Amino acid sequence: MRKIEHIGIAVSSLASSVPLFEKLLGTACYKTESVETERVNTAFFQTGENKIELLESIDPDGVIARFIEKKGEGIHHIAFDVEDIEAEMARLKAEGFVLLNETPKKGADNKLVCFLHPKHTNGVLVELCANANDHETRMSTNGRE
Ligand SMILES: CC[C@@H](C(=O)O)C(=O)SCCNC(=O)CCNC(=O)[C@H](O)C(C)(C)COP(=O)(O)OP(=O)(O)OC[C@H]1O[C@@H](n2cnc3c(N)ncnc32)[C@H](O)[C@@H]1OP(=O)(O)O
Ligand SMILES: [Co+2]
Repeated sequence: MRKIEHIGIAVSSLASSVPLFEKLLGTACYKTESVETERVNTAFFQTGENKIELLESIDPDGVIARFIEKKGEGIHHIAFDVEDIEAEMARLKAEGFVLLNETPKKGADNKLVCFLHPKHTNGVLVELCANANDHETRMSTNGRE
């Protein structure tokens, strides 16, 4: 794992949290994106070499809505940047971690992502993320599909 790529923060409303984080971080939100498959709207901030990802649910039964219902707004996950996501998933699986998706799935900001179950990571939801273009290049170079 190369560095923390982003910290995901569950919020009830991007409309109120984006201006709050702009004030807090002293920088403008550089991107918003909906990820239908995860049932979320996201907003991104660059903080040095890492990012903050705000997550608002678009589904009352989605994972973010359920998280806020149980724990309230706050830090939802830590995402690590990895070079070869499939290799890292295989390594972590062999180490006994539980992958929440067996193949990389589409995330926000042109990433492929995989989550590890928080029950096996001291209660912290961990996301692996890799640049989707780099992954595609590696696949075509290695002849993997
Ligand atoms: C925008 C795309 C992408 C990106 O590009 O960055 C994202 O970040 S998407 C982010 C949203 N998507 C996900 O989080 C997908 C992975 N998460 C899951 O699959 C689920 O949230 C989960 C972790 C498997 C939990 O789901 P589920 O078991 O259905 O939820 P429960 O509400 O029943 O909780 C069970 C258990 O787990 C604890 N929990 C839930 N979420 C978290 C969390 N974020 N961090 C730590 N612990 C969490 C929850 O408190 C329950 O614990 P107990 O009550 O002790 O059983
Ligand atoms: Co994330």
